[in-house]
Amino acid sequence: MLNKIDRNKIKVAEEAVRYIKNGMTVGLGSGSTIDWMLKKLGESVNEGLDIKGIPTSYKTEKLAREYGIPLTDSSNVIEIDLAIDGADEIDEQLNLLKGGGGSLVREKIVDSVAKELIIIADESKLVPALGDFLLPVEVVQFGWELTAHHISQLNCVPYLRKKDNNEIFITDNDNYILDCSFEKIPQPTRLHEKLKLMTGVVETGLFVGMVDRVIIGSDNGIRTHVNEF
Ligand SMILES: O=C(CO)[C@H](O)[C@H](O)COP(=O)(O)O
Repeated sequence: MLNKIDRNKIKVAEEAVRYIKNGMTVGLGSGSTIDWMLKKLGESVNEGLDIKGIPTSYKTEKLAREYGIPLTDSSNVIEIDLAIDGADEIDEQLNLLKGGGGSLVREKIVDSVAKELIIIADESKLVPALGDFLLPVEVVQFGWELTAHHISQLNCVPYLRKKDNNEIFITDNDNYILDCSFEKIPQPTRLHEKLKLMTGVVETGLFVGMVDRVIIGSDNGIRTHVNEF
Protein backbone atom coordinates (compact mmCIF):
# COMPACT_ATOMS: atom_id res chain seq x y z
CA MET A 1 0.00 0.00 0.00
CA LEU A 2 1.49 3.35 -1.07
CA ASN A 3 1.62 6.19 1.42
CA LYS A 4 0.71 9.81 0.63
CA ILE A 5 4.30 10.88 0.01
CA ASP A 6 4.91 8.01 -2.42
CA ARG A 7 1.74 8.89 -4.34
CA ASN A 8 2.99 12.48 -4.66
CA LYS A 9 6.41 11.25 -5.79
CA ILE A 10 4.76 9.13 -8.48
CA LYS A 11 2.78 12.15 -9.76
CA VAL A 12 5.90 14.27 -10.25
CA ALA A 13 7.85 11.35 -11.69
CA GLU A 14 5.22 10.86 -14.38
CA GLU A 15 5.07 14.57 -15.14
CA ALA A 16 8.87 14.81 -15.49
CA VAL A 17 8.99 12.03 -18.08
CA ARG A 18 6.77 14.19 -20.34
CA TYR A 19 9.78 16.52 -20.79
CA ILE A 20 11.95 13.73 -22.20
CA LYS A 21 11.88 13.70 -26.00
CA ASN A 22 13.22 11.37 -28.67
CA GLY A 23 16.96 11.61 -29.23
CA MET A 24 17.76 13.23 -25.88
CA THR A 25 20.69 12.35 -23.63
CA VAL A 26 19.20 12.47 -20.13
CA GLY A 27 20.95 12.74 -16.77
CA LEU A 28 19.30 10.33 -14.35
CA GLY A 29 19.46 11.55 -10.75
CA SER A 30 19.30 9.41 -7.62
CA GLY A 31 16.89 8.77 -4.78
CA SER A 32 13.45 7.29 -4.22
CA THR A 33 11.61 9.92 -6.32
CA ILE A 34 13.96 9.22 -9.20
CA ASP A 35 13.36 5.48 -8.76
CA TRP A 36 9.70 6.13 -9.62
CA MET A 37 10.77 8.27 -12.59
CA LEU A 38 12.96 5.42 -13.88
CA LYS A 39 10.00 3.05 -13.74
CA LYS A 40 7.88 5.41 -15.84
CA LEU A 41 10.76 6.17 -18.21
CA GLY A 42 11.31 2.43 -18.68
CA GLU A 43 7.69 2.09 -19.76
CA SER A 44 8.10 4.94 -22.27
CA VAL A 45 11.29 3.36 -23.63
CA ASN A 46 9.51 0.05 -24.05
CA GLU A 47 6.80 1.91 -26.00
CA GLY A 48 9.46 3.32 -28.38
CA LEU A 49 10.98 6.43 -26.76
CA ASP A 50 14.56 6.63 -28.02
CA ILE A 51 16.88 8.17 -25.42
CA LYS A 52 20.15 7.54 -23.67
CA GLY A 53 20.51 7.93 -19.90
CA ILE A 54 23.53 8.92 -17.84
CA PRO A 55 23.13 7.55 -14.31
CA THR A 56 24.41 9.46 -11.28
CA SER A 57 24.84 6.46 -8.98
CA TYR A 58 25.40 2.71 -9.14
CA LYS A 59 21.90 2.26 -7.69
CA THR A 60 20.31 4.32 -10.47
CA GLU A 61 22.40 2.49 -13.06
CA LYS A 62 21.24 -0.90 -11.80
CA LEU A 63 17.57 0.09 -11.72
CA ALA A 64 17.72 1.76 -15.13
CA ARG A 65 19.17 -1.44 -16.61
CA GLU A 66 16.41 -3.48 -14.99
CA TYR A 67 13.81 -1.20 -16.60
CA GLY A 68 15.50 -1.50 -20.02
CA ILE A 69 16.66 2.13 -20.26
CA PRO A 70 19.65 2.43 -22.64
CA LEU A 71 22.64 3.98 -20.87
CA THR A 72 25.78 5.77 -21.85
CA ASP A 73 28.48 7.51 -19.83
CA SER A 74 30.34 10.78 -19.74
CA SER A 75 33.13 9.47 -21.99
CA ASN A 76 30.64 9.13 -24.86
CA VAL A 77 28.74 12.43 -24.72
CA ILE A 78 29.62 16.06 -25.04
CA GLU A 79 26.18 17.37 -24.16
CA ILE A 80 23.42 16.40 -21.76
CA ASP A 81 20.07 17.73 -22.96
CA LEU A 82 18.14 17.35 -19.74
CA ALA A 83 18.81 16.13 -16.20
CA ILE A 84 16.07 15.06 -13.82
CA ASP A 85 16.92 14.76 -10.14
CA GLY A 86 15.46 14.85 -6.64
CA ALA A 87 16.31 17.03 -3.63
CA ASP A 88 16.26 16.97 0.14
CA GLU A 89 15.42 20.68 0.52
CA ILE A 90 14.37 23.37 -1.97
CA ASP A 91 14.37 27.02 -0.91
CA GLU A 92 12.35 29.92 -2.31
CA GLN A 93 15.11 30.83 -4.81
CA LEU A 94 15.09 27.18 -5.99
CA ASN A 95 18.48 26.49 -4.45
CA LEU A 96 18.86 22.90 -3.29
CA LEU A 97 20.31 20.87 -0.50
CA LYS A 98 21.06 17.37 -1.81
CA GLY A 99 23.03 14.27 -0.96
CA GLY A 100 20.74 12.47 1.47
CA GLY A 101 21.32 9.37 -0.64
CA GLY A 102 25.05 10.03 -0.85
CA SER A 103 25.27 10.65 -4.61
CA LEU A 104 25.96 14.38 -4.56
CA VAL A 105 29.23 14.40 -6.51
CA ARG A 106 27.98 12.50 -9.54
CA GLU A 107 24.67 14.33 -9.37
CA LYS A 108 26.40 17.68 -9.39
CA ILE A 109 28.70 16.73 -12.26
CA VAL A 110 25.75 15.69 -14.41
CA ASP A 111 23.19 18.29 -13.23
CA SER A 112 25.60 21.20 -13.66
CA VAL A 113 26.32 20.54 -17.33
CA ALA A 114 22.79 19.64 -18.42
CA LYS A 115 21.16 22.20 -20.70
CA GLU A 116 18.08 21.95 -18.50
CA LEU A 117 17.75 20.70 -14.91
CA ILE A 118 14.36 19.60 -13.61
CA ILE A 119 13.95 18.78 -9.92
CA ILE A 120 11.07 16.59 -8.79
CA ALA A 121 9.92 16.34 -5.18
CA ASP A 122 6.96 16.07 -2.89
CA GLU A 123 5.96 19.30 -1.15
CA SER A 124 7.60 18.35 2.16
CA LYS A 125 10.93 19.34 0.52
CA LEU A 126 9.97 23.04 0.21
CA VAL A 127 11.61 25.18 2.92
CA PRO A 128 11.96 28.94 3.55
CA ALA A 129 15.75 28.50 4.02
CA LEU A 130 18.10 25.56 3.61
CA GLY A 131 19.71 23.90 6.60
CA ASP A 132 17.20 21.94 8.69
CA PHE A 133 18.42 18.84 6.85
CA LEU A 134 22.05 18.04 7.74
CA LEU A 135 24.28 19.27 4.91
CA PRO A 136 26.14 16.36 3.27
CA VAL A 137 29.78 17.15 2.47
CA GLU A 138 31.80 14.50 0.62
CA VAL A 139 35.41 14.27 1.87
CA VAL A 140 38.36 12.06 1.00
CA GLN A 141 38.96 9.24 3.49
CA PHE A 142 42.55 10.24 4.29
CA GLY A 143 42.64 12.68 7.20
CA TRP A 144 38.85 12.92 7.41
CA GLU A 145 39.06 13.73 11.15
CA LEU A 146 41.22 16.78 10.34
CA THR A 147 38.84 17.85 7.59
CA ALA A 148 35.90 17.41 9.99
CA HIS A 149 37.66 19.58 12.59
CA HIS A 150 38.30 22.25 9.96
CA ILE A 151 34.63 22.19 8.90
CA SER A 152 33.45 22.38 12.53
CA GLN A 153 35.13 25.79 12.77
CA LEU A 154 32.33 27.09 10.54
CA ASN A 155 30.01 26.62 13.54
CA CYS A 156 28.56 23.25 12.79
CA VAL A 157 28.86 19.71 14.05
CA PRO A 158 29.97 17.27 11.30
CA TYR A 159 28.82 13.68 11.77
CA LEU A 160 30.55 10.87 9.88
CA ARG A 161 27.80 9.07 7.94
CA LYS A 162 27.30 5.44 8.92
CA LYS A 163 25.02 2.74 7.58
CA ASP A 164 22.29 1.03 9.64
CA ASN A 165 24.78 -1.73 10.55
CA ASN A 166 27.14 0.98 11.92
CA GLU A 167 29.72 0.53 9.14
CA ILE A 168 31.03 3.75 7.62
CA PHE A 169 29.07 4.78 4.52
CA ILE A 170 31.36 4.86 1.46
CA THR A 171 30.28 6.77 -1.62
CA ASP A 172 30.41 5.52 -5.22
CA ASN A 173 33.66 7.54 -5.44
CA ASP A 174 35.22 5.76 -2.42
CA ASN A 175 34.92 8.80 -0.18
CA TYR A 176 33.23 9.50 3.16
CA ILE A 177 30.32 11.83 3.87
CA LEU A 178 30.17 14.27 6.77
CA ASP A 179 26.58 15.30 7.57
CA CYS A 180 26.89 18.82 8.95
CA SER A 181 24.41 20.55 11.25
CA PHE A 182 24.30 24.22 10.27
CA GLU A 183 20.73 24.85 11.52
CA LYS A 184 20.11 27.56 8.90
CA ILE A 185 22.07 28.35 5.73
CA PRO A 186 21.10 31.94 4.83
CA GLN A 187 23.91 32.33 2.29
CA PRO A 188 24.35 28.99 0.51
CA THR A 189 26.83 30.32 -2.08
CA ARG A 190 29.18 31.68 0.61
CA LEU A 191 29.03 28.50 2.64
CA HIS A 192 29.59 26.34 -0.43
CA GLU A 193 32.63 28.42 -1.44
CA LYS A 194 34.16 28.26 2.05
CA LEU A 195 33.75 24.50 2.21
CA LYS A 196 35.10 23.96 -1.31
CA LEU A 197 38.28 25.82 -0.39
CA MET A 198 39.06 23.33 2.36
CA THR A 199 41.58 20.67 1.41
CA GLY A 200 39.96 17.27 1.81
CA VAL A 201 36.51 18.46 0.77
CA VAL A 202 35.42 16.95 -2.53
CA GLU A 203 31.97 18.52 -2.91
CA THR A 204 29.06 19.92 -0.94
CA GLY A 205 25.36 19.15 -1.21
CA LEU A 206 24.53 22.81 -1.96
CA PHE A 207 23.25 23.19 -5.53
CA VAL A 208 22.95 26.94 -6.01
CA GLY A 209 21.51 28.67 -9.09
CA MET A 210 21.43 25.48 -11.13
CA VAL A 211 17.75 24.61 -11.37
CA ASP A 212 15.53 25.50 -14.33
CA ARG A 213 12.28 23.92 -13.20
CA VAL A 214 10.93 22.35 -10.02
CA ILE A 215 7.90 20.06 -10.15
CA ILE A 216 6.20 19.67 -6.77
CA GLY A 217 3.65 17.02 -5.91
CA SER A 218 1.00 17.46 -3.23
CA ASP A 219 -2.42 16.06 -2.39
CA ASN A 220 -3.90 18.78 -4.61
CA GLY A 221 -1.94 17.72 -7.68
CA ILE A 222 1.28 19.01 -9.17
CA ARG A 223 2.63 22.51 -9.62
CA THR A 224 5.67 23.74 -11.50
CA HIS A 225 8.05 26.54 -10.49
CA VAL A 226 10.22 27.91 -13.27
CA ASN A 227 13.46 29.71 -12.41
CA GLU A 228 13.66 33.19 -13.97
CA PHE A 229 17.43 33.61 -14.05
O1 LIG B 1 20.34 14.03 -3.39
C1 LIG B 1 19.89 12.92 -3.45
C2 LIG B 1 20.73 11.71 -3.36
O2 LIG B 1 22.09 12.04 -3.19
C3 LIG B 1 18.43 12.71 -3.63
O3 LIG B 1 18.03 13.39 -4.77
C4 LIG B 1 17.71 13.25 -2.44
O4 LIG B 1 18.23 12.60 -1.29
C5 LIG B 1 16.20 13.04 -2.53
O5 LIG B 1 15.89 11.70 -2.35
P1 LIG B 1 14.40 11.18 -2.28
O6 LIG B 1 13.80 11.34 -3.63
O7 LIG B 1 14.56 9.74 -1.86
O8 LIG B 1 13.67 11.98 -1.23
